[in-house]
Amino acid sequence: MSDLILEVSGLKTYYRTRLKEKVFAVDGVNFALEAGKTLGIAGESGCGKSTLALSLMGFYFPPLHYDSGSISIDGQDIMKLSKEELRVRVSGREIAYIPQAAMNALNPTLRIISFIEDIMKEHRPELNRQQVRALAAERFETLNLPSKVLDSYPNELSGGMKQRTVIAISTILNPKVLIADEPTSALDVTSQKAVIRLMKNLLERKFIQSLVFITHELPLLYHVTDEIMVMYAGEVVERGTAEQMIFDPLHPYTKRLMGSIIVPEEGMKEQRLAAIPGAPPNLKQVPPGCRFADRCSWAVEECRSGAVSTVMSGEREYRCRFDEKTLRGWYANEAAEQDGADHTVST
Ligand SMILES: Nc1ncnc2c1ncn2[C@@H]1O[C@H](COP(=O)(O)OP(=O)(O)OP(=O)(O)O)[C@@H](O)[C@H]1O
Repeated sequence: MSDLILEVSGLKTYYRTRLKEKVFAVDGVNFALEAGKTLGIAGESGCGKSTLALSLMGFYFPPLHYDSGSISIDGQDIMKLSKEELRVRVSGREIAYIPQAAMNALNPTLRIISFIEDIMKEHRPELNRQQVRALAAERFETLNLPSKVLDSYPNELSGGMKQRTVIAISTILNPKVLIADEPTSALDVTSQKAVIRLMKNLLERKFIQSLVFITHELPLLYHVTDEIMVMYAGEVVERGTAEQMIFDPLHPYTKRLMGSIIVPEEGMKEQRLAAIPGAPPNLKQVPPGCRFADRCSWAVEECRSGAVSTVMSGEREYRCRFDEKTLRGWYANEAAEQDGADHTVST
């Protein structure tokens, strides 16, 4: 039996603009995630990460629309379910989603326990208030959150505590998949670490079975995730283990993205700060061929016009017309040229 928890195949979703144009922010995305694993999603702003996260819930509210593809959780394609079935059986139970800045969206007039009571009223109506409270207190203590937080109002909590509380509330039904969109942004380093510890704890205790983690902090992805998937202009351009993606990227966009890591982490080769020149294409008019071609140092004419397909290489995949040997050769030449330039400057 396969232990794939989440399988996404050919997923396409779009925003409909006021001029009735379709903006495909998720354009044919495929990936799978095994039980016990964490997938990190990286890419510049506007590449479609948040739209993918939202799309995975199966709920679509204008201007976001579903076009095609499947999203299977533990073998069940949730796109075949009705909205009601999604709401009752899937949302929160099978898959939970923590949007960006969720901690600031908590109703400030309600105590934390009220949010949990609301969830339980819908999903565990057989529990009375005392039982809900006992269950919530036990869960909070297990996750190293003081149970007195349950009686607090959101604004009485620090940013880090509020974020951990949001995560604890969102996972109270033990969803198989947790999708966290930038859960550590706007937090100080200590609070970031506490959030990461909490998410690892949820996995270890099997309160969740897999985690999809979106962040701009690439070094964090290395420490937290098993796999990394890089998106560019609505497409997945590369997916591999965290180790491969950071230390041996294949796609030129991944190469540039990883080259922009500012803070060298322990055990990581020092990276130079290099912003990627140019900007991603307008999703209303995506170019034919490779979408990264206009910003790629190695692009040739065919990259701009010819179809590009995804190449599988063992467990990893990348979307480029060139083979691994060619790509690695280019990167080695570039590194040698940079070393030469550094040497010239310093002598
Ligand atoms: N309501 C909307 N109508 C039209 N286009 C939209 C809408 N919301 C987002 N988009 C477009 O969809 C694309 C993907 O946006 P998305 O927010 O998913 O990217 P992202 O990678 O998550 O960015 P960030 O890291 O800034 O959150 C962008 O080009 C954006 O302009």
